[in-house]
Amino acid sequence: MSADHEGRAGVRQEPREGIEGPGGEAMVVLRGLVAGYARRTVLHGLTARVPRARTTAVVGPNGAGKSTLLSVLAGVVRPAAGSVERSSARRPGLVVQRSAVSDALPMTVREAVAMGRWAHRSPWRRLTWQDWAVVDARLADLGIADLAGRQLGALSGGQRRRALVAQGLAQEPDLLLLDEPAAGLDAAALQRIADALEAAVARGTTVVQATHDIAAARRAEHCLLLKDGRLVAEGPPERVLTPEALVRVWGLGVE
Ligand SMILES: Nc1ncnc2c1ncn2[C@@H]1O[C@H](COP(=O)(O)OP(=O)(O)OP(=O)(O)O)[C@@H](O)[C@H]1O
Repeated sequence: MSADHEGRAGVRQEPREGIEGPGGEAMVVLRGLVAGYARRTVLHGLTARVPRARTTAVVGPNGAGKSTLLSVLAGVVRPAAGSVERSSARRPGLVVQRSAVSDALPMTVREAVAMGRWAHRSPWRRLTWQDWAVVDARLADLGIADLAGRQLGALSGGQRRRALVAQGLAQEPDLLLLDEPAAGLDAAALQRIADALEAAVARGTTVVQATHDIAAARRAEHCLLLKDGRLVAEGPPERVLTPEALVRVWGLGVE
């Protein structure tokens, strides 16, 4: 087990150069990661890597541990054992499926997306015009500029999801983690999100998304396949999401 500057077991947050491996430099390296909740270990000795400035899909059946892994990468859940080495000290962005906190607050969509900029300015300091330019660009990218003045809590599920993705992108993190960003979205919204994430990767962002959408996972550059909290396979999607793996992991007889 290792310790970081804050003395937190298992998470090393200082910049580390040269975490090399197949597929180039890694943004995150997991070694023997064990993590979970108070009375429940969910991830059992995960060793894996997340390549820098690429898209990594985390796939696996319900309860496989995908969300828990994202929470560990985000620093929300602490490892019980093993290590998480991040090559960036900047705070990762985490887009959860539904943000109960921001839903309950009276705020417009534009204000909610602007929360992503608080990572750059402390909340009691005013955002600059450059911050608002980023916010408006992400609203446009996600096709929700026309909703900017609406209350976040009054949006449909798909609209709200787009707003949360826009918020994560507005943060401009080195590492952006998304928990099933595509669930329940129409085809136009799916395309918007795919394009926006692709643009973020082109700008150097490392994107990790948990997904049940095998077609989306196949479009990623790297894939982590989990089952019962264990890594079944890791690598390019065409090598990980084979017909044999779909049968073995999901019990599916079709590709
Ligand atoms: N807050 C929590 N406290 C206790 N156990 C939890 C908690 N969150 C998740 N779990 C358990 O951890 C295991 C993994 O859950 P997790 O949400 O990480 O899986 P997942 O792969 O994201 O699943 P899904 O595809 O259904 O979203 C499950 O057995 C779940 O019941």
